[in-house]
Amino acid sequence: MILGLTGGIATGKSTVTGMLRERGIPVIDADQIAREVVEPGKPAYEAIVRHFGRDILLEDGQIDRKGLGEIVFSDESERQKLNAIVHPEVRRVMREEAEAAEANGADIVFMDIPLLFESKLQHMVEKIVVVYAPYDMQLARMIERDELEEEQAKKRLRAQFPIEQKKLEADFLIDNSFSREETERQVEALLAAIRSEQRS
Ligand SMILES: CC(C)(COP(=O)(O)OP(=O)(O)OC[C@H]1O[C@@H](n2cnc3c(N)ncnc32)[C@H](O)[C@@H]1O)[C@@H](O)C(=O)NCCC(=O)NCCS
Ligand SMILES: Nc1ncnc2c1ncn2[C@@H]1O[C@H](COP(=O)(O)OP(=O)(O)OP(=O)(O)O)[C@@H](O)[C@H]1O
Repeated sequence: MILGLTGGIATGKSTVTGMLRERGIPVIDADQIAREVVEPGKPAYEAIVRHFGRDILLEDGQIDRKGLGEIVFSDESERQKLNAIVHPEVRRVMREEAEAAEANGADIVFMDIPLLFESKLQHMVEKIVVVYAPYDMQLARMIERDELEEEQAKKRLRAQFPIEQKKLEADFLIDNSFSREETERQVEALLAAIRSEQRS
């Protein structure tokens, strides 16, 4: 079974995928793939430099992610341009990795896709798990982890569907607003529910 794992920025997807991996469940990470496909020499890298110019490169030729983030989280049309370059590559690699995991005998595969709903990728997965934390907690955790100003953090949140809306579209919900131990219990319960569905 292929499950999509999503949520908002800093609601706890990586925290949950860490717990899944500890239990031997393969997780395909869209953010990680989105980093790999824009490495120097890759087609998406060339396309980004053509569109955004060499000003968005660091001295070593890598993309300045902080600088590019400043541009695309302040300007929706620039964000759409970046998405149009990066997302098709991400989808292609995710499919390849899911096939490889299934060929290796995995019966449960998670795809961690932050923008699953925004990019209408529901068709890529059989069930959807939303990792939830309320807006104020999401904002506070993001500001702390990424050392952002409140306004920068809010801009990033405005680039996504509200977490309350995503919550309504979940097949399974993990409420990560309590302790990590409580989240771990929910991960165990989720895996038990998936295995029971697979048996029936
Ligand atoms: C804008 C970029 C350079 C900023 O890089 P940075 O290292 O600061 O952030 P990172 O990639 O770790 O993303 C952090 C989170 O931001 C959010 N986010 C990233 N890109 C987008 C986007 N295009 N729209 C809305 N939210 C986004 C996601 O929740 C993601 O988990 C980078 O996010 C990027 O290349 N984005 C376009 C590709 C993309 O959509 N990636 C996310 C899912 S595939
Ligand atoms: N239950 C929890 N209690 C306290 N802090 C937590 C909890 N879960 C996660 N955090 C912290 O909140 C921050 C966001 O969590 P995490 O990185 O897992 O979110 P994410 O959804 O993967 O973020 P992103 O979308 O940016 O990749 C991290 O600093 C993490 O350590």
